[in-house]
Amino acid sequence: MAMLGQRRQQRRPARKRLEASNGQRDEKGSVVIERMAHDGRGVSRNRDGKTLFIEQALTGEEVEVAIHTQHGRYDEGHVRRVVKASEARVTPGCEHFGRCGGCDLQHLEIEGQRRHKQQVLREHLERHDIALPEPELLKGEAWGYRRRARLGVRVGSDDRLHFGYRVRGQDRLFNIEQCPILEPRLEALLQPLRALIETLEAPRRLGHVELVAGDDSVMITLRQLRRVPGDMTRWQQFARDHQLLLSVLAGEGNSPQLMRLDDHPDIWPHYRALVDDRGAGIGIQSGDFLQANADVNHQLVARVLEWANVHNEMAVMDLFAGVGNFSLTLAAAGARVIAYEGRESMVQRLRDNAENAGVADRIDARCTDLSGAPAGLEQADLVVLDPPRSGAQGICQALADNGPSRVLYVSCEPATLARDVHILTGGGYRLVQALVADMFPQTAHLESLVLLERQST
Ligand SMILES: C[S@@+](CC[C@H](N)C(=O)[O-])C[C@H]1O[C@@H](n2cnc3c(N)ncnc32)[C@H](O)[C@@H]1O
Repeated sequence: MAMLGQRRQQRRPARKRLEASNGQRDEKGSVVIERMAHDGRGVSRNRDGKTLFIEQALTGEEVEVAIHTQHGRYDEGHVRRVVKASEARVTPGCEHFGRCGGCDLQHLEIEGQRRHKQQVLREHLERHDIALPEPELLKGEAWGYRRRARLGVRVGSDDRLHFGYRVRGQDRLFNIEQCPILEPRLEALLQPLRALIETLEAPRRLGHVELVAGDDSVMITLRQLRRVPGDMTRWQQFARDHQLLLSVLAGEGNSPQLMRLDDHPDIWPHYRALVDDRGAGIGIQSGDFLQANADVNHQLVARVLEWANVHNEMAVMDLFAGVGNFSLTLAAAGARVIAYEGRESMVQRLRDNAENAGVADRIDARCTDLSGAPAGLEQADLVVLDPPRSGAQGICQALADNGPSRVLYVSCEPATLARDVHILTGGGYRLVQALVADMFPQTAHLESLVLLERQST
């Protein structure tokens, strides 16, 4: 399982963190921001023509800059003072913005964020000479949308508790007091969780706390390195007080054991996707993949269904299927789906979800490593794929060689999407529809969906 759980390998260029007392050097004078980079930073140049990437700077603004990292061909810094602000600049909605490592775009008004994401998708594809029809936009609430979070726990040598997100690119936790992009039910738990952890007998035995908000229930999962019976009793009381489902991943190493500790061990969080219009929901358990934004995911599944244009008995392959987010709805619309997923536990959940939705006879769920292409791609009428950030190069090569007439590609990384679409267009496909789903407002993360059709020869 080469790709499972792995993040994209990033090349690390030689760099020099500035060693001055505050780790920064002020750039002389002010600079004007020429454009925004794909990661949301402003791009400008210093007096010598060297490129600057500046956090929290917007196109057209004049800013004074503090440089914190120097590289051979570019420097990185942040805004010391805004001399002339863009009309699109707004006051960030969170006091942690710029420090916790989560959001990148809170200083840009929400419609500007969305235009930026559409532009980023266009630019990635244009680099491969692929012209994009104006990408449609799916959008939901700008705040309070995120239904999953993992908060690290660490106790310093001074006995101080650190409870929060991992700072990007660093092995350090940022203490979180608030997180307004979290679903309100999850954000409301931050302070009580901290208060509880501060009084535990052995907080050093706790690795992280994962929060998941289903439609009707909230579950917390503890990564407990060693069981501490007194602390478990406290957690059980906490779950009762806050009406939470409670799981524990216990034991050291990579294969901890999952246990339920609450009073309702048969209930797991569910969310409604389209299939739920028929009465069932999609069930998830601790560690399963879950699209972060319920509303935008619902719209995305609806658009996948629309673009799939399902006719009865149509053969669909759903690759990287998770717990059935797309498979269930496609099957409920009449398709026969072969769903491939690499994690056995999620494949089992997909089968259970299909059973509950009354479509088990239309879904064949298989546990397969998709580092390579599965057999029989050409026998499908439609292939749906939703790979991790690393994309699906091998599968797209196989589709280009001998794929079905239509491919629907859901992507969380525009660079690998553009690379893979380039492979597909080289094999005779044409990009006919595209959309940006604003799944992660306030951040630069970009989710997109494209439809490709094989050109007839
Ligand atoms: C972006 S998620 C999409 C899940 C699902 N389509 C959804 O919308 O919820 C990617 C999925 O691919 C699975 N995956 C990652 N690498 C894989 C591999 N090499 N082989 C098979 N599945 C893999 C993950 O476990 C995860 O469920």
